[in-house]
Amino acid sequence: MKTLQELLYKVQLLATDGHTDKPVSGIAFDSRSVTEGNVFVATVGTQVDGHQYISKAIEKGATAIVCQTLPETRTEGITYVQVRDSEKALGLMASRFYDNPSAKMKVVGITGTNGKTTTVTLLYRLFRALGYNVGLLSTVQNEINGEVIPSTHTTPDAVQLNALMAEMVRRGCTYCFMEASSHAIVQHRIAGIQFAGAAFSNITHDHLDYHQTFDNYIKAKKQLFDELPVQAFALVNIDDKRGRVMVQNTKANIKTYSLQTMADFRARLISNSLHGLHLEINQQEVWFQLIGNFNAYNLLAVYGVAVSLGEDSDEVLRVLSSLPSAVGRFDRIVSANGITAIVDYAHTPDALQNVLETIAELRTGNEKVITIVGCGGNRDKTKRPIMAGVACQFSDHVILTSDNPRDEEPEDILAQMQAGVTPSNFRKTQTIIDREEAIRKACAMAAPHDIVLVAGKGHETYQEIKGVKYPFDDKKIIEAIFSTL
Ligand SMILES: CC(=O)N[C@H]1[C@@H](OP(=O)(O)OP(=O)(O)OC[C@H]2O[C@@H](n3ccc(=O)[nH]c3=O)[C@H](O)[C@@H]2O)O[C@H](CO)[C@@H](O)[C@@H]1O[C@H](C)C(=O)N[C@@H](C)C(=O)N[C@H](CCC(=O)O)C(=O)O
Ligand SMILES: Nc1ncnc2c1ncn2[C@@H]1O[C@H](COP(=O)(O)OP(=O)(O)OP(=O)(O)O)[C@@H](O)[C@H]1O
Ligand SMILES: N[C@H](CCC[C@H](N)C(=O)O)C(=O)O
Ligand SMILES: [Mg+2]
Repeated sequence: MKTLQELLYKVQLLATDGHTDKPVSGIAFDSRSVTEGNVFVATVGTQVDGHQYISKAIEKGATAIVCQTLPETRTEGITYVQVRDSEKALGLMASRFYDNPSAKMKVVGITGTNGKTTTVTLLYRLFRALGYNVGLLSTVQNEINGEVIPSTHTTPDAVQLNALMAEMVRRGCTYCFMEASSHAIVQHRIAGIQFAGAAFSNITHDHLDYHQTFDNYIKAKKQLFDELPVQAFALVNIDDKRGRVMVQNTKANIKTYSLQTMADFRARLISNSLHGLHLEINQQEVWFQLIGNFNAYNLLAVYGVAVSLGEDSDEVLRVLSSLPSAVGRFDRIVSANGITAIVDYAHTPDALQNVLETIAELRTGNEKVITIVGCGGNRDKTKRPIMAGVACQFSDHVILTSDNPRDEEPEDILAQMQAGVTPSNFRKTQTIIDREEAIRKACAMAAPHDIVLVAGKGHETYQEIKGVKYPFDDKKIIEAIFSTL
């Protein structure tokens, strides 16, 4: 067992009260999961202040407390450590507790508003196909050498993150590809993680409920690059107008990718069809299975990361061209009578527009596009009217429905979405609160060759309503409806 002192290596301490040379059985940041001999790290959260739970943690067996504000009354025998930033301390301590697993593999973090899951999933599959033992940390699932471990967050909390990485190391992984969400960066879930490299996909409107301003959101993503070590690479999409800003203060080796201009990794889009993407890349023409211009960026990011990690470019392209997209990303289901349904995780205005523009480009005749879309509760309210507006602009018919209402009233979310529907689009828009009913209605409206886009939930297998996750899977519902046509 490690001592508290060993865990606190590199943590900026303000004061200590009690022995720090005592062994620690584990790290907990939630009083409800404290067990005997744990150190409890009190963080100031977004809902409650974890400092309120210090005495609860001690009752449950915590023998040491790491906090930002020392409690007025202290319990005898308990060690109290005051730090400047508890979340940062938690990240550093978790890394130490698990013997710095990130330093024993090459860890690559992907950040950006959209494209992270697609990029890390492709990297994971690519490196597995190249013969390596690999770990994946993603929104859809975590995976170690083919074994799936369910994920609760896009980026796990610091303790879970290091525990998973330690397991990857134990199973011989030499690479780990992970999503770095802006929440995780700001909350220092990745403090202490040693990155071999990081990549930036794009930044557009999302999460302004949490970050308040777009500038803060940019700063959050940039922090990943600011903190990279000198030997790491920092790969950025320079077609995104914030690409260069991301790396302006990094010490790492800057690499760029682009579909439009000179860059370290450059591709040219030759064509984009329902059969996939045709790109010119590294002076050769390659066909990929993924659909949509935006996926050309994801493929280029994967190529850039793999080559930056030392892989052979031809070999990378050979394998990459055979890989499918991640589940719930432009996932197509075609009915016996020729209706195409597309399930896609577009849950931001930009993603929705990209997917609808892709569909528009792929239309061959006068097929109608029917879009079903909702917005999650307890999340950025400002994207709601914009997403409804985008859906109307690019569809023949729109059904506004529920996503994960969480603790909000679905009617309120839908009213905010409706505010984005201009009078000229009223006639083609309807609102059906129940998502399954909305999908049924769209499928019933669709004629052969029409396209039904079901946006927002992608791979999700539940619908979260007032704290309960009910089973719900867009794809399964569509398959059931299609089986009756
Ligand atoms: C808004 C947000 O990001 N919240 C995350 C944050 O929780 P928090 O610090 O705000 O928690 P809090 O409820 O205020 O509690 C404060 C502290 O008191 C502790 N506590 C609380 C109650 C109690 O009885 N005892 C106790 O000790 C809590 O454990 C916590 O340490 O830290 C927790 C631990 O890491 C996360 O589980 C939690 O994720 C919540 C559930 C969440 O929904 N997060 C989403 C928004 C998120 O993180 N999403 C990103 C993806 C975004 C993207 O797609 O780009 C992700 O990485 O998944
Ligand atoms: N490079 C891209 N640029 C813009 N939109 C994209 C890009 N890649 C994917 N998308 C769109 O965004 C959706 C989400 O993609 P993906 O899951 O890969 O992103 P993500 O960044 O992991 O999202 P999250 O923040 O929820 O984890 C896709 O279903 C697609 O509609
Ligand atoms: N990672 C994103 C996912 C949004 C998916 C959408 N279905 C929703 O529930 O809002 C978030 O946590 O904001
Ligand atoms: Mg993701």
